[in-house]
Amino acid sequence: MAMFRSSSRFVVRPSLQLFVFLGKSQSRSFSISTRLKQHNLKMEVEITAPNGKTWSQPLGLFINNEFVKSSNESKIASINPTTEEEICSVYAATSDDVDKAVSAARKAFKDPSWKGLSGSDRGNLMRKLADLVEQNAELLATIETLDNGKPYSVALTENVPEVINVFKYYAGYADKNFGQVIDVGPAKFAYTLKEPLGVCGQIIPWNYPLDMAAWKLGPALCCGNTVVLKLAEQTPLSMLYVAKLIKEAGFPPGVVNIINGYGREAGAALVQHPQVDKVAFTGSTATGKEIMKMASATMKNITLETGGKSPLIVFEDADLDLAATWSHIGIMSNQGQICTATSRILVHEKVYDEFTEKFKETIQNISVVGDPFEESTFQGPQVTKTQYERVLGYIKAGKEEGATIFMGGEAAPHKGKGFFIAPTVFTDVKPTMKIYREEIFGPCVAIVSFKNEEEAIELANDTTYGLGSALFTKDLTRAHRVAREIEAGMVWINSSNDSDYRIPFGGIKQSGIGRELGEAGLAAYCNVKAIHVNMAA
Ligand SMILES: NC(=O)c1ccc[n+]([C@@H]2O[C@H](COP(=O)([O-])OP(=O)(O)OC[C@H]3O[C@@H](n4cnc5c(N)ncnc54)[C@H](O)[C@@H]3O)[C@@H](O)[C@H]2O)c1
Repeated sequence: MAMFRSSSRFVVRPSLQLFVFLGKSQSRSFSISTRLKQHNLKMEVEITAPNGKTWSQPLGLFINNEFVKSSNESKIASINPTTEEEICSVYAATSDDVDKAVSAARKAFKDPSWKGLSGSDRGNLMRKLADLVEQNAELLATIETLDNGKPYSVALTENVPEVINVFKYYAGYADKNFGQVIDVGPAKFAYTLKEPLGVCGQIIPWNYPLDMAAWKLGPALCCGNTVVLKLAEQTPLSMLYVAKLIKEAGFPPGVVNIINGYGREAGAALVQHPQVDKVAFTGSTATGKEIMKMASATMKNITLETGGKSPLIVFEDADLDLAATWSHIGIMSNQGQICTATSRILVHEKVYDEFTEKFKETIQNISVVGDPFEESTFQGPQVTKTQYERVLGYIKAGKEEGATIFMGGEAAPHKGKGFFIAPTVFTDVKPTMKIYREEIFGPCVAIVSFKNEEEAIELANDTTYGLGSALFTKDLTRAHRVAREIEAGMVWINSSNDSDYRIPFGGIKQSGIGRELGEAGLAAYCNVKAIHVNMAA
């Protein structure tokens, strides 16, 4: 008998009330039926999205290449943030289930079907997975839009291609990631081996469910590790579908295990599990700190990619049209739910008025807020009610602290529903204000003016975070000088949030530890073992 529970975030309903979306491809209005089609002993439900795409959605925990129920049969509802309606309910892992997934990964790590593969063989499996993702691009983009609220066009042209690119990129490294022979003289032969770490526990957030999973799975599998990936409880659907593709691609059972579940339960159990060798996490700084503490008990290898309050500096000689365009991309993309969002714009006082007007015009022209399945939509809803209320809370705090709402500053419901927020720009912001200091994670930006380069750098670095940063100037010498002075893992000169899978991504200060992507991303997933051979023996 299934157990059901409710939390402050979700109301979990009995599985027989799972809803099915019925829609027409061109029509934006769609009805909801309580008719349920269940397959494979209730492990899948048939869903039709507003764009007409239909699929069988897995609902189970993916362990040993099979979808299974959680041990206590509890579930978490996935809510469509556009309509506030339940899409379906997905099994939520308990610590017992985490244990099962870790055991499967541990067994697979030693199994010849995985351990015995050459790097080229692993690369071939990863390429096969990339091809399957490509074949299912429209479906995966649809699932992502329904579950997360991001515009379909973005999911299709940015997020799904990122997954394909990352898998192919690290597939290419799988047979090229070697150790070294080190010359220490004729009496000794020395070399290094790059060995996989073992079982990797990976915990991802809800803002980029597909991308974050690929960033973590790609290098881990490339190096020969096995994985237990915990999805964000708010957005598990797209990666559960990818789990089907992982099996279809031919990965041996237990190599990739994918579980849904709450952070405090499944996430914490994964981090503390003694058979987990490494933890990779993306999410809030507060949770990152908890993970550090929990992982210290068994001194696990960890990589953390956490929060940010990234500055974007507009110098007096900047191309202001360019600066306005990228400032908009840097904060308003993905509903502002980006760890590297350039959420503090620092503008030289001489160009402050001109820039702010251009920025406003850019937002008005581009930031169409609405149904994420509409082609014209730039900004969909915030991912959950919790996030929506959190962002509105910051807007309220900004007003109370005396900042000026230059534009936006309110909810923007679509047809009376959904977690939509108007793009919001604050001016007259003081560096002491909450909206200047804390990560808002929404379409909200604070603009501050500065008098000279020294002050700009000081303002930029006046934060506990150190993730992204951007600067706009036509003076190349200044650009490189300031880039060195900014305390951040990444600097964009004359752009913002220009991520690329070949370039390392990560932060300093309280924005994280370690790097993902690029060649640097491999370092997080292998041991360098040194072998000393006494040639005089
Ligand atoms: N850096 C990023 O990309 C990112 C992503 C999401 C959220 N955030 C920030 O975090 C804020 C809150 O969002 P949130 O509550 O979803 O983030 P969160 O950090 O709590 O959740 C991220 C992931 O960590 C898991 N988790 C939570 N508590 C855990 C624990 N004790 N042990 C192990 N895993 C745990 C969650 O289940 C989820 O999978 C946002 O408003 C935003 O500021 C940052």
